[in-house]
Amino acid sequence: MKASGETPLMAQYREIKARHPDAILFFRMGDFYEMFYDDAEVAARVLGLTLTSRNNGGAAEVPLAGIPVKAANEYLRRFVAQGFRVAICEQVEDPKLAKGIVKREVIETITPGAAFSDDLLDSGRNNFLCALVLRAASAGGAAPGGRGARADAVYVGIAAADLSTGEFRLVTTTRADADAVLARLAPREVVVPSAEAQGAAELDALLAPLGALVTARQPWEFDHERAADALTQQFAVASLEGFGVQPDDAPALGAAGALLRYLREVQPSGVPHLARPVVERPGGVMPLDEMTRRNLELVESLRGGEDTAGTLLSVLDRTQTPMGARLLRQWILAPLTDVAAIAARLDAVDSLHADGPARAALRETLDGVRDVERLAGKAAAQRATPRELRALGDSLARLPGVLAALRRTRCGGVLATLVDGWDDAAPLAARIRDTLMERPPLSFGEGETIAAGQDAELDDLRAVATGGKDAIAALQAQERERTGITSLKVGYNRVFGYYIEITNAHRDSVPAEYQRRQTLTGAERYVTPALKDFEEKVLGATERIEAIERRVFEALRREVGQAIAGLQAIAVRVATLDVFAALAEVAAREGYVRPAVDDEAVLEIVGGRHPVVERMMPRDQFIPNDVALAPDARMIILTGPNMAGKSTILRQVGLLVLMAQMGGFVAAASARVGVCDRVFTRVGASDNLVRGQSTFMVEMAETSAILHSATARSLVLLDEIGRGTATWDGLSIAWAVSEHLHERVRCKTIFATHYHELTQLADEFVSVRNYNVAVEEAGERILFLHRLRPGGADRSYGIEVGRLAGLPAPVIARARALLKVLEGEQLVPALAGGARRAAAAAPAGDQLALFSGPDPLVERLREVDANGLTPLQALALLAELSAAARGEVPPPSGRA
Ligand SMILES: Nc1ncnc2c1ncn2[C@@H]1O[C@H](COP(=O)(O)OP(=O)(O)OP(=O)(O)O)[C@@H](O)[C@H]1O
Repeated sequence: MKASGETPLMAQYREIKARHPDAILFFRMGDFYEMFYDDAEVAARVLGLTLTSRNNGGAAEVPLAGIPVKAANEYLRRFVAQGFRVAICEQVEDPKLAKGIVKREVIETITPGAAFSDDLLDSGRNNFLCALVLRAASAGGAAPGGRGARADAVYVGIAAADLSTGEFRLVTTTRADADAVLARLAPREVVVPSAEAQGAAELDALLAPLGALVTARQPWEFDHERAADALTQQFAVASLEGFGVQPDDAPALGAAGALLRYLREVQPSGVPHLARPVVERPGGVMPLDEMTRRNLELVESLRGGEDTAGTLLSVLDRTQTPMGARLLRQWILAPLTDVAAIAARLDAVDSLHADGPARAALRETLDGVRDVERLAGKAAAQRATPRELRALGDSLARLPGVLAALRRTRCGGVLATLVDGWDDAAPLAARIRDTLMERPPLSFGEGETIAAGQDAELDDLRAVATGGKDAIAALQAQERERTGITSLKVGYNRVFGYYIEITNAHRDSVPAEYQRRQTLTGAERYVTPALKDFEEKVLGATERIEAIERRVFEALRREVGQAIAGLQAIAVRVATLDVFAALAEVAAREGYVRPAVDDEAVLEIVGGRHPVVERMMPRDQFIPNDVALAPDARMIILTGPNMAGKSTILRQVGLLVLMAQMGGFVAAASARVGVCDRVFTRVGASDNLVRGQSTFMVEMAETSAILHSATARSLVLLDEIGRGTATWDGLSIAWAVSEHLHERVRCKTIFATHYHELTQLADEFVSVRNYNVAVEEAGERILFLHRLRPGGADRSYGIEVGRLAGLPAPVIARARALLKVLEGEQLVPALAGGARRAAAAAPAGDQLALFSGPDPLVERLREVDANGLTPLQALALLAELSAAARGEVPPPSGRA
C-alpha cells in the first residue's frame, strides 16, 4: 500500500523492505547504497554514519544514511561482525533503459554465517552456518551410532555448511555430546526452530556458549521427509543412500533441510558449490567439551577473542596453505580414539619428519598454493574475479611440483593413498593460465583480462583500438605542426568523446574546418571529421572488446565452477598433506617425539614439556617432568606451593595426550599414551559470570558434568576443586569427588590442590599417588624448581607469593606473624587429626566417609577475632574451649 503522497521510489523501497524485515537493507541508488528509516538510524548508531533526510513527496521526510558502493565492503564487515544481516538490493536493469522507476531486487543477504567475501572471513578457520534441532528418541526412532535408544533420550540433529568452501556435514548426536560437536564447529550463526515448546530451555543451553547469531525458522522446515526431497533435488540424485544417510540420521536430515532452505533464501541465485553432505558418525573422534577446549587453550586463548597467540594451534600451525590451516584446527578439535587411525597419521608425520630435505621441498611447493577451496567455491558461485581465477590456475599449476616432492619421501600408508589417484586438474589449470592474462585486474573491467590468442576477433579489435589510439596520438602531432599551436591537445571525455583543445591565446590560428563543441574558461574544444572517424573505430572496438572479454571470462568461470567437486577433492588432499608436513616440521623444530599409542589404560610421559609455556621462555629453561598413570596408580594428588607449576603440569599432560591422539608428535623425551575416550578439565574460575552464575556454582556444575560423563578410559584433570566456598565444605567436596573418581569411575586423574589434607587419600587407597612440585628455601625467600617429585608438599608459601605480587610490607609481616601463631598452636595438624577421628567414628560399612561434618570446636575458633579480644575475654574463651574439648560442656554453637 502506498502511503499518501509518497514518491514511487519510496513505495518501491517499502515494498522490498517488507520482505526483509530482519535485515538492514542496502538499497542501491547509483553509486550509493542508501539506508532509510530505522535502518538509517541503526547505521548512524552502529557505524557512526551521518543521518540526513530525504524528501518523500507529500509524505513526511525520511531519515537516510548512505554509503558509497566502493566502500561498501568495510561497512558490511562492521555490520556483520556485530551480528547484523544485510540484504543487498541492486538495480537490476539499466537505468537508461528503464521506463519509470528502475527495477530493483535483493540479490543476496549477507549474514555472519552466510558470507563469501574475504573481508568477512578468516582464512584459518571455517565459517560454519549450522542448523540445529532437538528430537525425542521416540519421535524419530533415532539412535545415533546404533546405540540403543532410551525412550526419554533427546537427540540433536546438526547440519553444518561453510558457504565459502562448500563443506556440508550432518551429525546426529546425543544431547550430552552435542555441546562438544557444536564447540568444534564453532558456528557463526545457528538456525533453529522458532518457539519450540518442548526443549526451548535445552536449546538455549546449547546455544548460550556459542555466542553465535541465532536465526529462528518455522518448525516445519526441520521436517526430515521434506528435507530428503530438498536434498535429492539439490544434488540431483534419486536417493540419499549414496551419501550414507540412514534412518537414524533423521534429526540431522531435518536440520539439513532447514539449512538448505535458509541458504537458498540468502543466496537466491542458488548454492551450486555446496558439496555432497558428509555424515559424521559418533565414535572414532573424542568429543571435547567447551571447558576443555578453553582451559587447555587449544585454538583460543583464555583471554578470548580471535587472537590465537598462546594456544596449541599457534605452536602447531606451520601450515603453508589456508586449507591446511583450517584442517589443522579441525584436527586439534577432534582428536582420534582409534589406535589404527592414530597410527596411520603418525606414520605419515614420521616419514616426513625423518626426511628433512624432502619435507623442505614439499613445504616449499605448498607455499605458493592459495586457497583452492574458497577460490573454487567463488568460481562456482560466479563470484570469482579475474585475479582470483588466475590465482586458482596458478595454484593448480604448482600441484605437479607438490606430487614430485611427495614422491621423494618414503611415502607409505596414508601418504601413499594421497599419491594414489592424484589428479591435479592439469588441463583446467592450463585452460585458466592460457585464457587469462598473467596479472589480470582485481575486478572485471579495470584492464585487460583475456590473454592474446584466445579469441581471433578480440585480437583484431585490440589491434584496431591500439591502432586508433596511436592514430589519435599521430593526429595530435600532425595538427600541431599544421596549425603551429604547440599547446594543441587531443583529449577525451564521456560526453563529447574525442576533441581538440586550444587555449584562448591561439584562438585566431584555429583552422576553419574545426567545429566548436565546448567552451571552457581558458580554452575551446573542437572536433574534426577525421577525429570523429577514429573515435568511432576506437570506441566501437573498446565496447566490443569488453563484451568479448566478459563472454570468454564468464565461460571460463562456469567451466571452473563445473569442476567444483574435483577441485574440492584436490583441496582436501592438499590440506591433509600440508597438515602432515606442518606437524613434522614443528616436531623437528621443537624436538618432539613420536608417542607410542595403544589401547592400554596407561599414560607414561618421560621428560614432558608444556608445548606453549616452553616457547614463552628461553630455550631449555623449561623444566621437563615425568608423569605416569596406570590402573594401579590411577590418581595423582598434586600439591605444591603457589606458582610452583601445578597448573602447568596438569595442562601439559592434557595437551600431550591430545597431541598424540590427533596423530602428532609430542613435547617429551618419550611418551606412551593409552588412548583416552575423553579428556576432562576443571581449571580455575571460568568467566561464566557473564552468564549469571556464581563462580562456585559454575565450578560445581562443571565438576558434576565430569562425574556424570567420565569413564574408566577418561583422563580427568582437576585444578582446585572446592576453593570457592568455606574451607570445610570445599575440602569435603574435594575429598568426596576424588573418592568417587577413584572408586567408582576408576579413570586416570590428576588433582592439583592446596588442600594438603587430600594427600591422606594415599593412605586410604592403594592406587593414589602423592606428588609435589619442588621449591627450595633460601631464608625467607623461595626458589621455584618446577620439578615434580613423589610425596606431598609440606608448606604453601602463599605469603611468599603474596610478597612477590607486591602486597604491602606491613601486611606481609603481619601475615607471617599470624602464620607462626597458628602453626605454633598446632591448629593445622589438629584439623587433619579431627578429620581422621571423624573417619574412625564413621558408621561401619561406609568406609568412604571420611568427614562427618565440621568440628564445632574448630568452627568456634575460626570465628575468633584475636585482635578484638581483651585479655580477660581471651582467658574466658580458652576456658570454655578446653572444657568443651574435654567433653565437660556441650560444644559451642557459634558466637554468643
Ligand atoms: N616446568 C616448568 N619449567 C619452567 N617454568 C615453569 C614450569 N612450570 C611452570 N613454570 C612457570 O611457573 C609459573 C607458574 O606456574 P603455574 O601457574 O603452573 O603454578 P601453580 O602451581 O599452578 O600456581 P597456583 O597454585 O598459584 O595456581 C608459570 O607461569 C611458568 O612461567
